[in-house]
Amino acid sequence: MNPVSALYVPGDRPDRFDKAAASGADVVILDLEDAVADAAKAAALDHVTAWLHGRTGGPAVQVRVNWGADHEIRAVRATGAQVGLRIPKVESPEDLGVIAALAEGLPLTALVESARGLQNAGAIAAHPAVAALALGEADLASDLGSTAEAVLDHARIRLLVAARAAGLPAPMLSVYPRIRDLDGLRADTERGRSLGLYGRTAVHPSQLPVIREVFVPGPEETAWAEAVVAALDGGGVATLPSGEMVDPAMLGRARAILASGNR
Ligand SMILES: CC(C)(COP(=O)(O)OP(=O)(O)OC[C@H]1O[C@@H](n2cnc3c(N)ncnc32)[C@H](O)[C@@H]1OP(=O)(O)O)[C@@H](O)C(=O)NCCC(=O)NCCSC(=O)C[C@H](O)C(=O)O
Ligand SMILES: [Mg+2]
Repeated sequence: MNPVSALYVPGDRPDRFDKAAASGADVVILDLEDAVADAAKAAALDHVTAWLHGRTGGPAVQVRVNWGADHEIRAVRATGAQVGLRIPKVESPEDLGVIAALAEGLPLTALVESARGLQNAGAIAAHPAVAALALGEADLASDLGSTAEAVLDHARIRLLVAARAAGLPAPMLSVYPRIRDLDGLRADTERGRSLGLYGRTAVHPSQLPVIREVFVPGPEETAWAEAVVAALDGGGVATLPSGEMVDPAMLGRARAILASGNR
């Protein structure tokens, strides 16, 4: 089942790594990039690799490395830990050549955070080392000079189409930085879900329950999905008691809803 939530934790806050792992997030993202000041980057890498060495069990882990910091990829790889690598500011598939070789099979999540990256999202998604796409909305807003909802929705939709066309899962929503505004988080997450994105990255543990609630299907949706699956048991076309015609084109969505409700 695709993850619903991922929690960023700065790489120079080792006191928070275990808390992040116990937070209920499906994925913990140890950040070496923007959450860590330049002067703390070397120490952060040491903290992250030490934690990865000692780790057994727990949620999936990704490490967000700095752009061009090959030594960080080598150091993470040397731990032998089964982690994903989150690559920021990817702008073209060519950007990923050296990174994929260094990663030696570790799955890459490519962060698209610029107009150029967005233009090339289809080709980035098609790179064989890329397991997922994600949007960096804050960087993208800076690059585009716009925080308009319509512009971000456009980017979300383009990224979704690029990912699905390459056979990748629907991207997770980017972070919602206003950590005290849980109503705003809920509204924005519902909007993103309605567009087709799946799951969200968080910057604070308090955001995780809201994210989870938004992606757990409600009773109406679950009842619809159950009815579709039951009605299409033998294939063909059927009419639900509500009067809706359903056929195998709806089965994929119905099954996905049922699977996500069982988390
Ligand atoms: C945002 C924060 C700096 C807030 O920190 P702070 O004010 O110290 O939090 P609290 O006092 O409310 O903490 C309460 C308890 O929760 C624990 N906590 C807080 N945050 C985390 C966390 N991320 N992981 C694990 N645990 C956390 C505290 O330890 C407290 O615990 P306790 O003492 O036991 O009660 C901080 O939350 C933070 O650093 N968040 C992550 C920031 C980050 O990584 N940002 C980078 C990713 S977003 C990005 O880069 C944008 C993207 O690239 C784009 O372009 O869009
Ligand atoms: Mg960013």
